[in-house]
Amino acid sequence: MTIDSLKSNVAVSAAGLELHYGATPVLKGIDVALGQGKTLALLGPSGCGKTTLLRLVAGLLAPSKGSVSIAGQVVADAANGTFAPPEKRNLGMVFQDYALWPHMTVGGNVSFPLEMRGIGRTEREQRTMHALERVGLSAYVGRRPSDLSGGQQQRVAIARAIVAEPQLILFDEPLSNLDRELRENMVGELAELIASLGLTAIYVTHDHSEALTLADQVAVMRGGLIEQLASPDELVAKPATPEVADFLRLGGIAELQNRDACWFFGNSDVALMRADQGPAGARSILIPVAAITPGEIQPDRLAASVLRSQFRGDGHLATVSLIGADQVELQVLSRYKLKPGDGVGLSIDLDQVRWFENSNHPHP
Ligand SMILES: Nc1ncnc2c1ncn2[C@@H]1O[C@H](COP(=O)(O)OP(=O)(O)OP(=O)(O)O)[C@@H](O)[C@H]1O
Repeated sequence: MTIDSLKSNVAVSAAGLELHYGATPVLKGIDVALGQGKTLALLGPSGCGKTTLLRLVAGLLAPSKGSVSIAGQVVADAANGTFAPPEKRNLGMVFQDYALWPHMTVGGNVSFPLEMRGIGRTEREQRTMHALERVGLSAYVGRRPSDLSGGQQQRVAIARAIVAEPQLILFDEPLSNLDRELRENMVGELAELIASLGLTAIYVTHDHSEALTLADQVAVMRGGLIEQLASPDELVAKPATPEVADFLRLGGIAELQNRDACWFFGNSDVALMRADQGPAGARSILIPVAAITPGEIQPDRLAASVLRSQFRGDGHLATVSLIGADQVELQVLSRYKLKPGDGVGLSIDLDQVRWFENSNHPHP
C-alpha cells in the first residue's frame, strides 16, 4: 500500500489538538487517526476531556492549537484560523438526551436533516422510512416522541443521524439514560448497525464494557491526554499503565517492594514471589481475575478475606483483601457464593501477572 492510499483511507484525524478554557488546559495534545468504516471509542473518567474532543471533531468548538481533518479535508486548524461549522462537516450526531423535537412526529424528526439539505418530499419520505426500518421503528413514523420509550426515542435519534448517510457519526454517551438491560441489548444492536451500514463512528463513553464491545480502537483518556490507544484485545492483554488496567477493571493492582530476596506487597510482610521471579525495577503489578484460583486457606496460598461479592453470570465475582496487607484488593471469580468476612486461599498463576515499571511503562 502506498502512503497516499493509506492516507486516503483515514476518515478522521486530529493532530496536536489542544483546547484551553482561559488558562485551564482541557485537552493537552491529542493525536489520533481513524480509518474509514472503523469505530473509535473515547473512554475515560468524568472530566477527562472525551466530550470536548468530540465537540472539536463536530465543529461545536474550535481548537486552541492543532488541527482536525475529515475525509482528507482540514476542517479546523488553529494555526491559520480554518474552521468549518458542523453543517459543513457531513456528520450525524447522537446525544445522551436524544434531542428530539417534541412537536414533530417521529417521521418529521428523522427527515429533518434531509429537509435542511433541500431534498424533495418523495425522496425524503423514502429515505426516512428506510432509516426507520434500519432501527426497527417504521410502524412509529406518525407518532410523537413522547409516546415512545427511552430506548425507542434513542433509536429515532439514531435514525435521524444516519438518514443523510453522513461520512462520520458521533455518539456522546447515547445509552447512558437507558436502564442496564436495555443498554446491554442496544450496545449489540448499535454495533451491528454500525457494521452493516459501514459507518465510521466516534463513540464517547465512560463504560468500559460498551467501549470494548463496540469499538475497533479504544482511546483511554486521562487528564486531557490519550493514555493508550489500542484495539480492545490489545488493551485487555497489554494495558500500558496501572491506571488503564484499573479503569478497565482487569483485576487487582498492587504496589510491590523488592527486599530480602522477595517481592512483598507494599511494606507488608506478605510476599508474592522470590525476587528473581520478577523483573528488576518493577513497581506495581496487575493480577488479572483469571490468574487467581480461590480455595481453602493453605500455607502455599495467599490468605485473603472477602469484602463483597456479586453474581455476574459465570460465577460470583468477589473483592477480597489480603490478610496482613489489607490495602491490597484483588478480584476473584468463584463458582460458590462467598460471603463478606469469609477466609479464602488464593493460588496465583505468576505467568499471567503484568508488571509496570516505575516510569509507568510496562515491562515487555
Ligand atoms: N465551558 C467550559 N468552561 C470551562 N471548563 C469547561 C467547560 N466545558 C468543560 N469544561 C471542563 O473541561 C473538562 C473536560 O470536560 P468534558 O466534558 O470534555 O469531560 P468528559 O470526559 O466528557 O466528562 P463527562 O464524562 O463527565 O461528560 C472538565 O474538567 C470540565 O469541567
